[in-house]
Amino acid sequence: MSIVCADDYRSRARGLLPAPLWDFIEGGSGDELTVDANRLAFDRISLRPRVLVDVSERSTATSVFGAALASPIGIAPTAYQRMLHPEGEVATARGAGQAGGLFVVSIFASRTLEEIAAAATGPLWLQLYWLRQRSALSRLVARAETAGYQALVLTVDAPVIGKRLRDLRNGFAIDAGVRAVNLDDALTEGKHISTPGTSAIATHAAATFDTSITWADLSWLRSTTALPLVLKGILTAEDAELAVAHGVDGIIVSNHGGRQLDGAIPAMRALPEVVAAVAGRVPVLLDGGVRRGRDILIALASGADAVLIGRPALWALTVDGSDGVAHLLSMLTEELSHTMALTGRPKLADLDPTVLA
Ligand SMILES: Cc1cc2nc3c(=O)[nH]c(=O)nc-3n(C[C@H](O)[C@H](O)[C@H](O)COP(=O)(O)O)c2cc1C
Ligand SMILES: CCCCCCC(=O)C(=O)O
Repeated sequence: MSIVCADDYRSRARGLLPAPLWDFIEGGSGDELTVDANRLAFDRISLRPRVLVDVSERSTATSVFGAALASPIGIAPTAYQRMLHPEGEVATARGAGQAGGLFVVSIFASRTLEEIAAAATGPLWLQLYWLRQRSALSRLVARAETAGYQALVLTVDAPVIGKRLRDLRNGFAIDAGVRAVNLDDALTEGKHISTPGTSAIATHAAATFDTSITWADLSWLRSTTALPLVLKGILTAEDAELAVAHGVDGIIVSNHGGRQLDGAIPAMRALPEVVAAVAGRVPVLLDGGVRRGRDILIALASGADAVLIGRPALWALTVDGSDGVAHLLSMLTEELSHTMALTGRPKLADLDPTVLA
């Protein structure tokens, strides 16, 4: 059967992966209320189409921090992609580049920053968790700058790892042959040991993440780099205000795909208050539950500058490596363009709240 939407990759990928790995990707925290709510928030919004508009010429092209993108769609950071495909993040970078998309590389990537950069033809950003060992962070930042990464993303919604019941029941651990190769062994050991009732990821994060950081610490990260700094995991107007006040260059509205605080507000529902607080001062991106061109149009009409996709990119990578990732991004771009035609909004600039009901 042909693959004609993102969920078709999901069905295929599920059949290819062992159950504990599938659960790691697919699962969320607690009762997975926020995983479901991320999707429902999009499904509850209807569209107000305008008719007899010339939609013969449509454009999805845009840019973020000066980098051209074929469409406002990028790939969210996700750890350990070699668990899903032998080429891991190298395949994702190649696929994203082929489709003209942004790729945010996880600090827990399983290919080196330099290998990924060599394969990329589109913009790369590097995502960081705040490790206790600051010297490891500053070394990564320097390597990212040298390799041509264009922004840093600090994930701020994970001082501790969410209580992910599937991983705990499965005693989830990272495959023995897959490592976070950009970090010293001392920062990665223990993640391969499976113990029923525990998640090696949660245990390891507890040992290595700095849970004491506050807004005041951002200036240290700033002092290590001239790259734009983006915060990932903002869900409130209050924190958006603080982010801008602390000189952050961009915001990703995200609840980590429902993997952190269960019951957190769906990303799409949080977006309008963040957009209002930011008032155009820095770009605002969104991730969480984006599966369709329609979802992307809704997010853009609500004020997002771009969206990121997490799990769908992993499904596509599992099924068909870089070709899958490129096909997925192109398909979502095509769905966005198609929805723009059917709503009578041929340009991204036409997307505003009047299209939403
Ligand atoms: C398997 C997996 C691994 C992830 N790893 C990271 C990570 O290393 N860093 C991070 O900031 N977010 C990570 N995330 C969260 C994603 O960046 C993103 O916020 C989320 O997947 C978006 O929701 P979606 O999957 O519904 O598109 C991960 C998500 C998944 C599913
Ligand atoms: C200590 C390893 C932590 C990896 C966390 C990856 C992630 O963010 C996720 O959601 O899973």
